[in-house]
Amino acid sequence: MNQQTSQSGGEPIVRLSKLNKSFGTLHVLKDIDLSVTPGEVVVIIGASGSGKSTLIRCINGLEEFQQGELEVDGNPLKPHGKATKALQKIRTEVGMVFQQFNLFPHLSVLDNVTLAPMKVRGWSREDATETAERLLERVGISDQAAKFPTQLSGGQQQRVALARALAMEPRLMLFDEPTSALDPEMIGEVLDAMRELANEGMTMLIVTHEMGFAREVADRVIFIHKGEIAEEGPPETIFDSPQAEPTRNFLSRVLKH
Ligand SMILES: Nc1ncnc2c1ncn2[C@@H]1O[C@H](COP(=O)(O)OP(=O)(O)OP(=O)(O)O)[C@@H](O)[C@H]1O
Repeated sequence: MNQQTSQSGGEPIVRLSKLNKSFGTLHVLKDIDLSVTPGEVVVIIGASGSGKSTLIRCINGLEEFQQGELEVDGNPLKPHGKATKALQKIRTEVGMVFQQFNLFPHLSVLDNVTLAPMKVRGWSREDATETAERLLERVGISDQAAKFPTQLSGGQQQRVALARALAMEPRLMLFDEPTSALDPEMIGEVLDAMRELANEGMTMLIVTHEMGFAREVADRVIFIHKGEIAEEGPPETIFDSPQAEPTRNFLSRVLKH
């Protein structure tokens, strides 16, 4: 749970209204309304194929949508919007951590983290390196800075991906199943780094199948069913007394394991 609640609130960083997204004839997101306020940690849960990744990817402008409104930190994205100024701004203000770590294999850990601040923000190598070293220290892998991604474990690579996203000083962090490609013993180290970030007041929107983590860290849990928000609320309500039948069915399936 976010401990810096005094920082929470204010104008939403993310605002979606009646957002609709289809792939051809497949209607994947249906009239999604969602606001995320500064400092809030929102966890999205739902069955495979329910539209969670697509939602996250729309917010980052990686997928275009067909109808509705979407605004990230005051930057409006239009339906079918492609290379707009707002989209460029969103890309620089939103950090994203994917299921696959997506590191640049030919660059060292340090260079993976310094690249975007130098290229996109125009920082000097010295400033970018100083920031990168601090972030690598923070996620517990400063001793790996000179290595290449393939020399690292999955958990270490994902922590580099987190440091790389944070190096751009994002206003919002999006996570799309950041631990599902990891061996079980490495999941904890990535969740620990995310937990710390949440405690520091970062605004986070997280898709995960880690229900224990969701319960502990989320300010709000959203359950998506077949492209619609079926239910949302504080974690204790969603997990202990879900109201909607699809939520109950889903949780009874996943919590059994
Ligand atoms: N690029 C695409 N082209 C066509 N269909 C797609 C594309 N991306 C996703 N889909 C379809 O959209 C639906 C929602 O997919 P999405 O990946 O958003 O679900 P999800 O809830 O994130 O699932 P999972 O938990 O398995 O990752 C699925 O039916 C999927 O097959």
